[in-house]
Amino acid sequence: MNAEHASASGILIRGARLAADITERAGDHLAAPTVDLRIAGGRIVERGTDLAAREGERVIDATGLVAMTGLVDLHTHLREPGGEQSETVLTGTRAAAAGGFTSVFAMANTMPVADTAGVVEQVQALGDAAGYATVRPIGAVTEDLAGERLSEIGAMAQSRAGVRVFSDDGKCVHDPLLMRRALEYVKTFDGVIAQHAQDPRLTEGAQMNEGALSSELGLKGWPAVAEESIIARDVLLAEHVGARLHICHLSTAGSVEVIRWAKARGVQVTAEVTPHHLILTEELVRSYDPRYKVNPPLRRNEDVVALRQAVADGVIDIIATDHAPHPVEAKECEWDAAAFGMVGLESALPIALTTLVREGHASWAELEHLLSHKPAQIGRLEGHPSALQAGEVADLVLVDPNGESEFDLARLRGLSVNSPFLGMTLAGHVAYTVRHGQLTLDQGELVAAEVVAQAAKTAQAAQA
Ligand SMILES: NC(=O)N[C@@H](CC(=O)O)C(=O)O
Ligand SMILES: [Zn+2]
Ligand SMILES: [Zn+2]
Repeated sequence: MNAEHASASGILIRGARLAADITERAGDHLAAPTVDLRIAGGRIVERGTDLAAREGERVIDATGLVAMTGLVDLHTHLREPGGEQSETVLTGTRAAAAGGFTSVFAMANTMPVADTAGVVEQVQALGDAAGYATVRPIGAVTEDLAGERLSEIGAMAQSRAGVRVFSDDGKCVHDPLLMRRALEYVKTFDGVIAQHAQDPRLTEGAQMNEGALSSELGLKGWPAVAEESIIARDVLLAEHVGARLHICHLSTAGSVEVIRWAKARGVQVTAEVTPHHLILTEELVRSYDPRYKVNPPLRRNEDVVALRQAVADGVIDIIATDHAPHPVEAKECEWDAAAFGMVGLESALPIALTTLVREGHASWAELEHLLSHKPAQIGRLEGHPSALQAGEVADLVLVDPNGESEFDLARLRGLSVNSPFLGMTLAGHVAYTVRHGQLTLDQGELVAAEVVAQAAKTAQAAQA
């Protein structure tokens, strides 16, 4: 299909306010100027005011909405291959689109594990075909996540998937020599190791955060030091090697202090926090409801406060969902037997608005960095728009910042429903998502799979 045809079905967004223009914390978004954006051929082609609609263009009235570059999740479990009863690349990227994400990095703990060029290319191809989001596979650091031998890191990096992020997430790369070698290896092509920081010996059989509450509830505890000691070791290794290190799902006040110290020394370390660790505490475990069972565990209120402050201070670089779908039978059972993990793509933005923007810890412009620019940069995501301006790829999201609503089952668009946020009142909602110039979410409703897949196919053909 030729470019002319692709641009015939363009989009005109009218009267949006750009997150990038709302730089004051707790600032009034209505104070920012309104802009129009014209999208054609997969890109933003014009930015201005009072742009006239052209024939065949879809006009979106974005009055009162905030436009951000498309959200990027550096930590998503899409489960395919092997876990299709929990999620597939298609269903997971539909959940992503519903949450305002245009790109997701798919974790390697699939079955088989994404530890070869073949698996990462397969995952990427499934994402390309579905079209709801750009899927960038993460490669395993060690073969089969077993922590014994390095995986084919070079082959994955050089494959069509061009992997830049490597992680054994779900498991910690515990052997310091393997961690050192992995850091040395990825340094050669500007890759990064994303560490799931959990000392396995200190957390054997652990079920929740270790402290007075775990004793009271009779559940085996997971001490903060099990996370902090691995982070401390790894920032020193990263400094020694001169390589990039990323820390997954930071969950304790002590971890924040270690990262703060490492950054002050100039270590190339970045850190993520999940939405759930910004809003939920271990007190919820009293219910013994496995929806609250997650790795790392929900911590104390002091930790939540420290994590929010670390975002405000820039010690934490990004928000990543750790979207971890599980089938009903793995979650509707006794606490001890239940799987760790919670879904998070659809709730991430409302939680960030509730805990950070409304509380004055981050401006909208900072939020765009936390959820879009910085994860794209850490993952070396190519083609991500640096701003909503002419010439950039049209990956964007329109957010309705107004009001609050109950987060209910209808908001979950993936295959699994293990969300701890059901029934909670959260701020704002995602109204539209546009990926490569194609609407994937339209007035809060997912665009049909056939339409999105066909548009992706057309765009790929035009590119080739
Ligand atoms: N976060 C979780 O509790 N679970 C994740 C693994 C992980 O992120 O460590 C999963 O794959 O289910
Ligand atoms: Zn993890
Ligand atoms: Zn994870």
